[in-house]
Amino acid sequence: MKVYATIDMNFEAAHKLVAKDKADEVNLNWYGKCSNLHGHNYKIFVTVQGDIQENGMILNFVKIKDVVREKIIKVYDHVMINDLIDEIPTAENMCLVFWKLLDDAFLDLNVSLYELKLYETENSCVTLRR
Ligand SMILES: Nc1nc2c(c(=O)[nH]1)N=C([C@H](O)[C@H](O)COP(=O)(O)OP(=O)(O)OP(=O)(O)O)CN2
Ligand SMILES: [Zn+2]
Repeated sequence: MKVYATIDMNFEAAHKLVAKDKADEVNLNWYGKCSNLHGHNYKIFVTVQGDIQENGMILNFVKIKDVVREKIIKVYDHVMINDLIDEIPTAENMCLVFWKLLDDAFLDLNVSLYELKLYETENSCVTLRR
């Protein structure tokens, strides 16, 4: 049987959906109002998979949150996301960037990053899964 542990955390950030190499009309056509500067209260769900240790946990929730705080929240809270990532800052692309940041960190703690869910609004999210 496989065991998973999940935490969720929040951060607030601004972005605009624009492809840098495209004309304004293209961006407006692709992204509509989202090509204008706006912000989100992002919610990130992080799930790791691992074996249950002698202490009864695969990894203490506290440690999972420490990793997410260090790698994601400290970097992406209250920023303009377009300034930090080269890709168009959709939830899909942000998830890919976050996955790379978290994957190695969890391997060092002997668990495997299994799933990343990023909610951009209350009812819209993107999921990456190993
Ligand atoms: N697949 C994706 N679609 C959209 C993304 C995305 O990252 N991936 N992002 C956006 C925008 O960032 C936008 O801010 C969110 O759009 P929307 O769901 O329309 O949010 P609203 O709160 O404005 O929703 P309403 O239902 O219109 O109130 C768009 N799409
Ligand atoms: Zn947006």
